Amino acid sequence: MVAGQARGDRVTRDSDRTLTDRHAGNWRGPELDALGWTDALHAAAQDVLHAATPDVQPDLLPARVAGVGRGTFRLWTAQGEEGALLAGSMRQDPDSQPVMGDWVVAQRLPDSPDLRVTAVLPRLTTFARAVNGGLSRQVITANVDTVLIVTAPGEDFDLPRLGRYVAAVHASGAQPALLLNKTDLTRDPQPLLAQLGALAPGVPTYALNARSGAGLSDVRAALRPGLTAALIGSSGVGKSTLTNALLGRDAAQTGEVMPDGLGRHTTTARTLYRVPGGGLLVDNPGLRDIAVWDPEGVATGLDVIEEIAADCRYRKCTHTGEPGCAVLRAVQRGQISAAQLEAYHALKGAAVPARRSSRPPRR
Ligand SMILES: Nc1nc2c(ncn2[C@@H]2O[C@H](COP(=O)(O)OP(=O)(O)OP(=O)(O)O)[C@@H](O)[C@H]2O)c(=O)[nH]1
Ligand SMILES: [Zn+2]
Repeated sequence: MVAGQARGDRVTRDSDRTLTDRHAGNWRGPELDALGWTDALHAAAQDVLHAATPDVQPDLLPARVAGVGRGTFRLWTAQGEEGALLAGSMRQDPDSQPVMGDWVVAQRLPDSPDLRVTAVLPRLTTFARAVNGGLSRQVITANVDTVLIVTAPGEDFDLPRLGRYVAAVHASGAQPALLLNKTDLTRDPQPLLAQLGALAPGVPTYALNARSGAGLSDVRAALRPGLTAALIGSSGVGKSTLTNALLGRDAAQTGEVMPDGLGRHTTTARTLYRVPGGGLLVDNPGLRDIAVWDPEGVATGLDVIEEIAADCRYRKCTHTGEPGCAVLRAVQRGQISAAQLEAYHALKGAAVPARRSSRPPRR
């Protein structure tokens, strides 16, 4: 997965031409776009569709995983929310099973109230955690576009830790944003905001009082229609308060109870929400707790950069502009992304030298 990869353009009618009119309607439209459907997903879904036998094709539809239980799923389709189980072919391989945020192809069966998930579409971004004592990774959320890293004045304001969050988010392929909450607890939030801005140039920063709602409209504007956001940060920084403010309700109390009559999935908690005014918000406990994140994804990216760096002209190359830098050349060639390099610099503790001053140091 290429870090920082842009999502595909919104679905266009042109890309539907190979579908027969009979069921093309299932595969495009504003409702799917609002759930995060893209051209890239659409193309991948077409491959699945065309690999299916013609009698099955009309019963297939794209859906997004909005809740995961034990072998049960809650899916969002263009028609609304439905329960689902895995198709038999998918049950054997635990590694190929859908996670929160995944886009899947599902089949509607005439004799069942539940859809059957038949394929998971390629993930644009992934967040994983280490399991088995760090021996393997478990993907917990897919297709998050933006991660709001929440902090607050005081003890929680720890720049090196926040820098690691930024690096981890970049490594996942998502875009980070830094959010200073509880601005009411400091007389002047500006110096803190300036520090956040300097920590990660190019990463947007927001000032917020989630309790009063001051600054909320700026955060809201960052959640664009069709884009999926997630909140991370320490316990107590105000993630729940912000979530409730964004959703305009108490999500924890109203979001997770499935109405009766939808099969056996009453215990499948939904943790993907549509934000009024546009955008989606993932809120699952595993994702919230950055401490469980697997740093391996970042480490893997670092290894690649370190390998490439062996070809730099200077042995002590910092990969920030030296002539003959193999790493910067690799970025130019698209071998690694600028975001990966940024994550590398952040993890190495080197401030990313975005704009080096040519002025001599003052004394
Ligand atoms: N003064 C002040 N308090 C806030 C603000 N936002 C949230 N709080 C309070 O901070 C406390 C913790 O907020 P939560 O929203 O539960 O924090 P959280 O990040 O969801 O915590 P976990 O659920 O443990 O991860 C609550 O008492 C909130 O009312 C704010 O902007 N200013
Ligand atoms: Zn170099």
